[in-house]
Amino acid sequence: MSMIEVSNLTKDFRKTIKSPGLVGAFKSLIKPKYETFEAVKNLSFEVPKGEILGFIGANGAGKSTTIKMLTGILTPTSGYCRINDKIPQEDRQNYVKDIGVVFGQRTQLWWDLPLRETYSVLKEIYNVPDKNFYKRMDFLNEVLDLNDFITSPVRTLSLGQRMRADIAASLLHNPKVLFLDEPTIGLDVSVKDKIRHAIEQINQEEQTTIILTTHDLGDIELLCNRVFMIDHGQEVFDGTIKQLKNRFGHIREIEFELVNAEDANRLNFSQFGSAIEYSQNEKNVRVKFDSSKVSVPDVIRLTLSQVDVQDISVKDADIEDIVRRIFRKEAAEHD
Ligand SMILES: Nc1ncnc2c1ncn2[C@@H]1O[C@H](COP(=O)(O)OP(=O)(O)OP(=O)(O)O)[C@@H](O)[C@H]1O
Repeated sequence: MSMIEVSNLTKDFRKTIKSPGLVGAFKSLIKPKYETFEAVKNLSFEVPKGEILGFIGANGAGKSTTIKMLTGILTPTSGYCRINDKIPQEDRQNYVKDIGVVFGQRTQLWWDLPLRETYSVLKEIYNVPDKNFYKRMDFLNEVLDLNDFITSPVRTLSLGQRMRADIAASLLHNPKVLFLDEPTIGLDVSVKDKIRHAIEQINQEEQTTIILTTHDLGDIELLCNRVFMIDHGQEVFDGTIKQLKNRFGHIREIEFELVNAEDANRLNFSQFGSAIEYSQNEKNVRVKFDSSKVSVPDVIRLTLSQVDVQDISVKDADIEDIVRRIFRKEAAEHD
């Protein structure tokens, strides 16, 4: 059985259309006209227990609206979601015990309270028995390294500490499903790593099912085997990162190590037009191109005919490139 089942989930927002002028304003007051905006259209997917699903899409694609329906904050216009066998909107009081929610940009912690006190309050709210609570705190302390700042008021924590504290808060009651919205936003690389590792550990040790919304494709690449991508409220991709790369990833990258750095001036790829671009860093020249338009051997051949090369390595495109291209293409199509 799936932990999360989403079926034809749809959310329309109704917006009032205002006619111009004073007469128009009166008309809209007496007989308002509405326009329907479909923020989420017919989404269907399932998430098995223990999976980390990367939920991605450009700004305004409908991610937050979907998450709000999954967490029970918004009611779908049609379709439904069922999580741990509950319909969030129907059984909210019981349902909140099953889920944890972290919004990267907002905190659910009490600003002036020492972190430890906040956790005690949450313990009462969620009715966590003493024994479970202390065991849980030990586990979260170990994974998220809270000890250094557990007695500090939340307002004094750094962003990375606050994020770790927030993740711990969302997991105190041992929820089956965790919604993480931009958990690494604004953090530096080493803190990101720490948080990603903690998420991975929690998922592995507790089989917590996780829906991860992020613009940081490093999060996706490290944590998610499966990606679900939406655009304009609709599904555009559901599959593994490998499949995403196969389907959209014609971008290839070749790195040439030149014998002499100054030789790079002789490079000229103009015969391939806009399908190719390159950058140089001392002796290393990195050539990126669309392999559906230009072949790898052609790029190598042309380069070798122009400069002396010491070493060559061919790389696949990383997911960041691919998704950026998909978004760029779609943005262009919608313009
Ligand atoms: N309460 C609302 N009333 C009307 N329109 C709304 C409402 N909430 C969201 N929308 C619209 O629905 C669309 C989807 O918004 P949503 O916030 O779900 O996108 P998102 O994918 O989460 O974007 P982001 O990555 O920027 O957070 C947007 O065009 C937004 O303007």
